[in-house]
Amino acid sequence: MSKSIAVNAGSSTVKFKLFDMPSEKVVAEGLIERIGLEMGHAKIKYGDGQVHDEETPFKDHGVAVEYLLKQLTNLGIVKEYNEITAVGHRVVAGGEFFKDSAVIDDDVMAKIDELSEYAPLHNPAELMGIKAFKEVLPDAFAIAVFDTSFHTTMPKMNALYSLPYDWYEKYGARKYGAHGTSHRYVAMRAADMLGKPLDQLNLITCHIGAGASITAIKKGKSYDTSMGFTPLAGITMATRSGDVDPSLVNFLEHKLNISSDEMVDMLNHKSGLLGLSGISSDMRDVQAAAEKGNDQAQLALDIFENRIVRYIGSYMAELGHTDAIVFTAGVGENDIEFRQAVTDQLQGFGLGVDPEKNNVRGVERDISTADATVKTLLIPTDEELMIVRDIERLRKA
Ligand SMILES: Nc1ncnc2c1ncn2[C@@H]1O[C@H](COP(=O)(O)OP(=O)(O)O)[C@@H](O)[C@H]1O
Ligand SMILES: CC(=O)OP(=O)(O)O
Ligand SMILES: [Mg+2]
Repeated sequence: MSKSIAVNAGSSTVKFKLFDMPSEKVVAEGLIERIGLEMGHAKIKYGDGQVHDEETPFKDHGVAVEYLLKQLTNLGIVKEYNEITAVGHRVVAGGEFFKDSAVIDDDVMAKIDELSEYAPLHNPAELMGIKAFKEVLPDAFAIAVFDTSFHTTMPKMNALYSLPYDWYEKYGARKYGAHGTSHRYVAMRAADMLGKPLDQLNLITCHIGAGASITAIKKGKSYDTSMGFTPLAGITMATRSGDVDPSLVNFLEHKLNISSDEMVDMLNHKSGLLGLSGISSDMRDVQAAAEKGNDQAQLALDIFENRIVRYIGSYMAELGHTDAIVFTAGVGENDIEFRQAVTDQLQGFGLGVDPEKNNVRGVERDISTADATVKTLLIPTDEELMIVRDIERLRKA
């Protein structure tokens, strides 16, 4: 039996799942979080219920991936690295170039590097991961699975900004979106749950984690999405601002006497729930503060919720008919009150969530009321499963 590993590097995390193939059984999985902060945290589940849990700093994604590789043998998850015959890496930005996952070679790596400008928090980190694995597993079948691929079906009407057209032609200035592997997975599961072919469904998939994006899926294909040229745009996120008037950005650069690079860094790392609440980027901390009567924390939550309601509403208008809304990722999967609050605001659009069915975390379930004309589904995402399935698909190609 061979093993395949899916490596999912986010902006401040590296997640992985090691699969026995072809059974798709997960033999180990883990999360390294708070990369780049003073203290990091690693948690790896393996064997029959064993857990490795360690607090240690991770300077960057390179260090995190090295750590992960070391633990695979240290913990006895694999005896030899070459038990792992295939590696799939999540890469956020594939531009217009990668319409599908790709087998990694030197040209693909060069292209991922070139596309770093399109996802500065992600692509360089993911490239570090690719190189670290290549060093240890030079002969493994390695692929890159791009967040943007799913969104390459977006019509130009939705992908282009109202800017001079030649900026799109010359510089690729357009919306690319992200989280596509997650939107693709939950859409596929939604079709299964609704008992209808995906190409006959209109869905609005809400990936609400630290990074968050909402996608309008028309007849099974990405039609519009809230993230933009980079994953900074769209709804309010843990530390990212989401949509802001660019003139305000310019105005603030002058007021704060900072460069535009510094400003973009502030919009990526110091804004969103963290910036608004002044407390934390973690939804749970902000909620705890709001419950204790902190008005600024409550405002942060109200804005977060409002932006989600606004995007769902506008996507319902764009789609004309919507079969179902899907909630996924950290907040979407685990925050019961939040799902209820968002959908309650959309009752006039045919949504209805049953509080009893909704009283669950991280379980795939239809949580709609009996009379809802638009269904609400809770679907835990599984980007790693999509990655490992792409490995199999490309291996056979
Ligand atoms: N029970 C919960 N209630 C509210 N928010 C939660 C809960 N559990 C996790 N979260 C939120 O989920 C976020 C992480 O989501 P995740 O999808 O793992 O993020 P990412 O992949 O973008 O790093 C955290 O910031 C946290 O605020
Ligand atoms: C694209 C993106 O925001 O990814 P993540 O949520 O993993 O940081
Ligand atoms: Mg993520």
